[in-house]
Amino acid sequence: MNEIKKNKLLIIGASGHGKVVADIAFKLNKWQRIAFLDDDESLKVSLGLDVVGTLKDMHTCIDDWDMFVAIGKNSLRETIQLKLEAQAATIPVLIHPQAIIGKDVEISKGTVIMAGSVINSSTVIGKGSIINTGSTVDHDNLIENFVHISPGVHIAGTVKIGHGSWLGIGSIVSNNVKIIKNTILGAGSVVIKDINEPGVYIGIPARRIKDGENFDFS
Ligand SMILES: CC(=O)SCCNC(=O)CCNC(=O)[C@H](O)C(C)(C)COP(=O)(O)OP(=O)(O)OC[C@H]1O[C@@H](n2cnc3c(N)ncnc32)[C@H](O)[C@@H]1OP(=O)(O)O
Repeated sequence: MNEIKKNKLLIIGASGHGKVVADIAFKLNKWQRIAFLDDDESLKVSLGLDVVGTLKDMHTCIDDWDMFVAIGKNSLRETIQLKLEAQAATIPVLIHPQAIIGKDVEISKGTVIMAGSVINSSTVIGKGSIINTGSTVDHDNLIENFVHISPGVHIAGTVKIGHGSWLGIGSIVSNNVKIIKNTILGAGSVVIKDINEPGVYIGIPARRIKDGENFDFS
């Protein structure tokens, strides 16, 4: 986890997800100032915090602010975080004080762990991922980069979730299962065997309803 070096945090994205991220940052009590950037120029304040500019201002802020991308759409979050990394921005990990993190867990920059989540031992979570409210990620998992684990998801032991995947609210993944990159699981679906083809999967057991990997559910 990277060290926090600056006393201001700039959150990119001021809508619903951004507000939850800001709330976590508040609770961590590590920054003297927290503000947003957002491309909605009509938005001046969100959660009582200033929206100080749009994304085109991002590069001018990197020297003075820690930066965190709070955009729910995985591909857009990835694009922006990679731009920030290319400019050597400081990107923290945000872990809600009421999340439970086991021993030997690794979490990379730009990932947020929300309230009530449990990450068990020896799990590795890549960069730019969202482990949303009340989800559980059990032991020895590998959650790759820019994944979104929605609220109330349960992932059993020794599971791999591929880059850019989105697990919908309340979905379940059985132990020892591998899910290929850019997979979307619908709300409440249950995965009991490997998913080797990207696409949209729903139901119990999960079945594919759409092929491919370029879906826009934003
Ligand atoms: C804090 C937060 O808010 S985090 C965000 C949490 N949000 C989520 O988790 C949302 C998850 N999204 C879903 O479940 C969506 O329904 C998706 C992504 C699976 C599918 O979306 P789309 O591709 O637009 O599918 P669409 O709505 O056209 O549905 C296609 C069919 O699948 C069915 N279907 C869609 N989702 C599901 C589901 N989760 N379970 C069962 N059936 C489903 C639809 O009823 C429809 O059936 P029909 O053809 O018989 O009418």
